[in-house]
Amino acid sequence: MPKTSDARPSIIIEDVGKRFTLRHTQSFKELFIAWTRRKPLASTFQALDGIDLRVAEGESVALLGYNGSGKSTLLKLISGVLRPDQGRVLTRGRVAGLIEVGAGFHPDLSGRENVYLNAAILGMSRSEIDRRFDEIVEFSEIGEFIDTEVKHYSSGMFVRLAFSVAIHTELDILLVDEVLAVGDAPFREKCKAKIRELADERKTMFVVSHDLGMVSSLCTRGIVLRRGKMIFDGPVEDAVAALKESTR
Ligand SMILES: Nc1ncnc2c1ncn2[C@@H]1O[C@H](COP(=O)(O)OP(=O)(O)OP(=O)(O)O)[C@@H](O)[C@H]1O
Repeated sequence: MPKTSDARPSIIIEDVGKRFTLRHTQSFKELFIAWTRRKPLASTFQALDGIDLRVAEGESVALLGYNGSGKSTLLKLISGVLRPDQGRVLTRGRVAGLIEVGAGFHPDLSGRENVYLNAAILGMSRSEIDRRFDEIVEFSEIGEFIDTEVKHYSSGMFVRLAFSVAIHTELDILLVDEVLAVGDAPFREKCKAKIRELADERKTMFVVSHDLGMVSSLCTRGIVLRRGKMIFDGPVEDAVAALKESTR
């Protein structure tokens, strides 16, 4: 199983673990009853355990696993949205995450204002955004609605614009989490083509998807998670086979 590569590392994940606290009470009353009966008020859940891997610059990696196996948690650790409880995560260059697409969008601002706001949050300068603005709007197919407040957008329009901003930022590492499941079929095809273009430009990519055909065509390496542990790391076709053989 290839864990290391001779090329410069882009992402290094060393013995990473992530736990979440699960609360068993909601109200103050429940809390009091649980306390008087000496019931545990919370428990911990190990979402990721002992994850060790290196991704070389230009590699495209599919992150596979059944529901709840820890894929999104791992992407959030790489993007910096979450911090590990154990081990460390190192990345080189700009990380752009298509993770919670549109999370930074403000409903009362127009599409145009949101493009500027979000692109700035994603690390682009004013002049970079000016240069790319038309391309972003064209890709999103928002057209004349660009000056309308985004609260009036359909959910598909909203996601198309947010996706377009994210994908047009200057990036070295692209994290993609199931975003290809959104938007209509023609837009999904366009997104896949754009992601493929970035892979051809040798950007480092981490792609989470349950669409095994799509990830196999996009990625060369596959990692399989099962209940927070890495059970396979190798060529993507073998990873797909390993996933199909595994149980939830
Ligand atoms: N903030 C949180 N608090 C508590 N538990 C969490 C939190 N985030 C994730 N989890 C739990 O961690 C586990 C892994 O979740 P994660 O979203 O990483 O899975 P996934 O592999 O991306 O699943 P899916 O295929 O369903 O998207 C799940 O059991 C989930 O309930």
